[in-house]
Amino acid sequence: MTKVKICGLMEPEHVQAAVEAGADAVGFVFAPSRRRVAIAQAKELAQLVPDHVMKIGVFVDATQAELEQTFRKVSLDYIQYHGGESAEFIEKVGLPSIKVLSVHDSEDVEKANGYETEYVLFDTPGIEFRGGSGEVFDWSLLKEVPVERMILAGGLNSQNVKEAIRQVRPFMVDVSSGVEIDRRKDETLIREFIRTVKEEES
Ligand SMILES: O=C(O)c1ccccc1NCC(=O)[C@H](O)[C@H](O)COP(=O)(O)O
Repeated sequence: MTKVKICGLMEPEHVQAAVEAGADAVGFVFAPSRRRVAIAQAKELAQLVPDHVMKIGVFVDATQAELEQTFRKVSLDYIQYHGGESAEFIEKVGLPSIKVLSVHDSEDVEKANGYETEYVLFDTPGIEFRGGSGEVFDWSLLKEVPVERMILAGGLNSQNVKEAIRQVRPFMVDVSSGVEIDRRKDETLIREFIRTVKEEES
């Protein structure tokens, strides 16, 4: 069964909706973004998340000290590296991690081989910020990527996620804009997205 991550959560009722609907992971954005949360805010949100749901912190070119401090204070399970972080830097930090590759073409996909992170997340290149664009990229570029490590993001929503799973067969799908109305998370859309993914056997 494909796993689901709901990213860019900022409010308790949205975290609760995601958890109750069966999300496998939730994401908190600590990078420049309209969805950015402070450490204290994320810490409160994290307390609503049971142990079996992964808590993922999204960062863009943060320092090792910032990463370590946030990981510890919020009790994160994974660091999501959404900037230009090198494989050497990620290895030096040594925390459980997901490397994000912004996909323009097949060369971006091949970069996954250079990272020994637990997972690789393929996303559409950011527009205003580094992620959360709400735009889809060409999924056919992912045909050769081993499924076990792969998280698919970028413009997913309840209408297109089943087709995305059929084409790409990722380990996990990740959504942010697709469960928002007027740039704010919507509980009904969160529940609908998770239900739609769970319906689709992978
Ligand atoms: O969501 C953001 O605003 C963001 C800003 C800077 C770096 C990463 C960001 N989001 C990370 C995510 O994991 C999103 O879920 C992913 O980019 C997909 O977003 P969307 O296309 O809006 O579903």
